[in-house]
Formats: sequence, structure tokens, C-alpha cells
Amino acid sequence: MTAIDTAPELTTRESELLARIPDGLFIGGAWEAGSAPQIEVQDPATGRVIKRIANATPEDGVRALDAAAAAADAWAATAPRVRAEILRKAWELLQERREDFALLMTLEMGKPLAEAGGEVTYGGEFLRWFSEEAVRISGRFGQNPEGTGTMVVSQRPVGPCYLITPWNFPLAMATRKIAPALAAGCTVVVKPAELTPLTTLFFAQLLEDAGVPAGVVNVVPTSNARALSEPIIADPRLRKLSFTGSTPVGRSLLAQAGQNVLRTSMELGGNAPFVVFEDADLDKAVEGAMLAKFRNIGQACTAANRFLVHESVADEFARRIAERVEALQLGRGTDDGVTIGPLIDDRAVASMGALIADAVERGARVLTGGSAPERDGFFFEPTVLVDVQPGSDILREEIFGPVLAIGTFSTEEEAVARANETEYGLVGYVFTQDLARGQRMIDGIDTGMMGLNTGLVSNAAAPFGGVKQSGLGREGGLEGIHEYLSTKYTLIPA
Ligand SMILES: O=CCCC(=O)O
Repeated sequence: MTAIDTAPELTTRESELLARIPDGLFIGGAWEAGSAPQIEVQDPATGRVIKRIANATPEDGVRALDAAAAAADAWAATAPRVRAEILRKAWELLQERREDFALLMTLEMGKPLAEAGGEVTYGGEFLRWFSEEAVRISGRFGQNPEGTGTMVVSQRPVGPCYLITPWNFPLAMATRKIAPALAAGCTVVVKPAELTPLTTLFFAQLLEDAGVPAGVVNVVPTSNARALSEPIIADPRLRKLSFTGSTPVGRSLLAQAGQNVLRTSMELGGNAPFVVFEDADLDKAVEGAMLAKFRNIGQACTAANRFLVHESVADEFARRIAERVEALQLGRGTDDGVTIGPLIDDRAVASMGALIADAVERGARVLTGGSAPERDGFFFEPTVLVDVQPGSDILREEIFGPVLAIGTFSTEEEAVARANETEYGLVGYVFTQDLARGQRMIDGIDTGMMGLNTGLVSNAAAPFGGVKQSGLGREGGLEGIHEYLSTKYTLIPA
């Protein structure tokens, strides 16, 4: 692993872009200053403040819901084709502004510029996909079994929604919620993560330019998420809560949402097993592992957390992985050649250190990496651990960073049992050339998603989501829009 250490001042291009990002709350189609103190947004590559923005109070949050509630009927009555065309226009504008969005995400979140460009494509696809789904909301009808009437089943927008988005994919997690909500005819209040609000504010401006009417999308960044969220969730006008983030926060939100029996979508933590059998194509497994582990600097709920490698190929797999990891380049995401950016904050850096220390104490060995380099910003070396022992914290907790932990297994039954040894069930990855075995693993591993001989499953056209404590509901795919629709049945006697 080499490091590029420029720790630069902002370039002219970066300063000009940041100056163009709205710094207010977006409520009812107007930009508002908000009250002090402002939120300070940091560049995780340097730890420096790059922009100050408005900080919403609980009263601002309720006003945002007022605006969403006031706009709800008109938006629900807007023709699906019109809603579709606005979303399509938003996708087109995003293509025109893709360089700006990519740079902004690198600045506020740290991911390398090429990956930020990938997120613009990925995030944009939710706009395009749901623009296509908006005009395909269908119901059904038929004679009742008694032959005495017609049963009509139709779909209606659920109503005003509260969308809470995370910092790791500031654009894609917003579009994955906003696009299906708007396609279904719902209005929304969006609370972006305090660490990365700029992309959402810039996106709100894009939606305005695309023709989204006032009040349909409202954005309220805050430094006090709990205080802002509680009155919104308790308000009887709210009909749906969608959250992406940690399982503990999801549990608390579910308890609050239960008071008003809200519809909820919860995209929570993961602890993905990555299983490599002795018959796997090792080149493909190594490629898949690099993607599944180091995409987004390991900060993805889909990141491979536990590598389970058959004992007969474990040494060779680890050797090849370590070679690849040593070729990674750590640095500020805007610098040429950088493949691993900083983590989001100093707590994340401390957490990597603690997980590694615990694993080593229990018998693991560090093949490469293992510490935080001496430099500004929140960097941690990409790390490979081998001989990770059952019971280590790193096998139980979501790592959310560039640490690849390898353990071994000897039989297929053991692989399935170990893969399922977790309260989470988001995604699993399996590498084998034996299709029947692959199918047994797909059936045996208890997750909402599986990758067979691939390290990446995310796609706007696919239903993303988990089982067990990884959450409820699905985002994307044909399923995604149904999270924002409610079913109405009518009986019409013959
Ligand atoms: O971190 C959660 C989302 C990851 C993805 O959509 O691939």
C-alpha cells in the first residue's frame, strides 16, 4: 500500500463548486437561512471545514411536514406521465451535472473521484428506473368467488413520507427513496446525514430545476436528528418512514413509528459472509473480494464482513489478496491514482484500530496494513487479517472500513452454519464453480440478497433489502414503488 499525501488547500474549482451549493433549508419550494449554530461540513481527507449550512430545528422539521402535507393532494393527482417526465428530466440534469456531483461527494464524504462518478451513475439510475415505473402502477379486478360482484383493487400513494438518508452514499441513498416516493405520488421531507448534507441540498436544487413543484420535496439537515425526527414521526399527517442506517437507530425509529402505526422501510446493518470454496475460480474470487470489501472504502452495508475460505485454498487466496491490497493507493479522493480515501470521521478510525486489536489478541495475524497513518484527515490503511478466530468482535460487528478478515472452514455444512452465525441478513457472496452447490448456498444462507461469483449485487432494477435485523422492505426494482403505495379494495355488487 502506498500513500499520496498532498493534503491540499481547496482548489479554485472546488471552492467555486462549494460556493454554488445552497446553504439553507429547503421548505415549501423556498430556501431558508435556518437558525444558529450552523452545521459545519468537513472534508474527511483533511479534517477542515469546507462549508457551513443551515441547521434545522424541530419547528423547521414540522414546517417541512406542513409543506409536504399541503402539497400532497395536488401531487397525488398529478398525472403519472407528468411525474415520470419530471423524474426523467432530473436524470438528464444529473448527467449534465455529473462532474459537479461527483466532486462534491468526494469533498464531503471522501470516496475517490472515480467511485463518486460511479455513484452518480448508480444514483441516477433510480431516477430513470422510477420514471419508467411511475406510469406502470396497476391494480386488478375480477368477479368475486360468489359471483355476486366485482372486486376492484387499486393502488394509491401512501401520503407524506419522512426519508432519513445516510452519509455513505449521499446521492444514491437519497434517489433510492425520493424517486419511488415521487413516482408513486407521495410528497417527502428528507433529512440527510449531518456529515454529508451538501449533496442532498444540491440535489434538491436539481429537482427544483427539473420541475418538481413546491412542497413536494423538502430538505432539513440538522445536527440534532432525534429532536428533529420525533415530532415529525409523531405527527398524524405523516404516513410513511423510510430509514437507511444502523440497526440500533432503526429499532428506535421503529418503536416511535409504532405509535402511529406508520408504514416503514428499514435498510439497516449488514454482516455479509463471503464464502470461497475449493473449486472457486480464484481470480474471480479475488476480484469479487476487492470489490465487495473495498468499494466505498469498506463503508457499505453490503460490504463483505466475514471472509470464509476453504482451508485448502485459504493461504493462496490470502496471498493474492494481500498483493492486491498492497497495490492500493491511499489518499485524498481527488488525487490521481487514489483508490482508498479517508474514513468518514475519527470515530471510524478508532473503531478499525479496536476491531483489529481484539482480533489479534484472539489469534489473528495482520498480513498487511493494520494502523492509521500519521497524516491529516481520517485515514486507515487497507488491512488484511488471517486466522481470524470465532468469537472475535470483527466477525460480529459491521466493520464499515477497509479491513478484510479471513477465517477458514472445512465442509459445506460448516460454511452455511458460519455464514448464518449473525443477527444480520442483508447479503451473502459465494464463489464456487459447482452450480448445484451454489444453489444450495443460495437456499441455505439467510439473507435478502446473494451474489454468486460476483462481489457486487446493487442495481436500481433489483429489490435491495435484508431479512433478520438487516431491515424491512425493499428499495429499487419492481418492489421499490410498492413501499410508497397502499392497496385499496372496493366491492361493486353485480
Ligand atoms: O450501504 C448501503 C447501500 C449499498 C448499495 O446500495 O450498494
